[in-house]
Amino acid sequence: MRLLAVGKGGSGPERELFERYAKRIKPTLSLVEFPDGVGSPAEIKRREADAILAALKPDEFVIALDLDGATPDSPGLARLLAGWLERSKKLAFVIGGAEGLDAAILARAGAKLSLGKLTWPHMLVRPMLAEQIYRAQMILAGHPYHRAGRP
Ligand SMILES: C[S@@+](CC[C@H](N)C(=O)[O-])C[C@H]1O[C@@H](n2cnc3c(N)ncnc32)[C@H](O)[C@@H]1O
Repeated sequence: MRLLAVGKGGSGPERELFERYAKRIKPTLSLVEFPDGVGSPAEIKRREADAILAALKPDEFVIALDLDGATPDSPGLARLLAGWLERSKKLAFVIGGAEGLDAAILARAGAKLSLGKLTWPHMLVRPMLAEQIYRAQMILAGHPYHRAGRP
């Protein structure tokens, strides 16, 4: 499983948190970073998209993180994950930069996933996504990491 993400993360707390969850995911969620694009907002998105599309493998099933995507709850994401893995063992999640994802990425994606209606900084989306993938795997495994009980 790969995460293709715009932005160079350095070694800050977001990276530390991302790695904490990424290494729990089986197989590990590996990170590929792309530099922020330059130019007008449209040029930025197109340049970032060109780099990401060139790095995607033809047999990868692409899940674009996008505000307009599906908004499952965590058990719903677990079901989606199982379905995506039936399509391809190679999943590639994509997170855009400050301008969001270009239409070319959304067209390449087999699925669009939203983490809710709020816009999050792209560096925070990385650990949030990694934790939810890990949680989804725990749900599919029947592990008590996810406590479904509510009042
Ligand atoms: C700062 S946001 C970009 C905002 C941009 N104006 C847009 O509308 O897409 C950077 C990236 O983080 C991800 N992101 C931010 N909030 C998200 C959310 N609620 N759900 C899914 N992805 C999100 C997306 O991949 C987005 O391209």
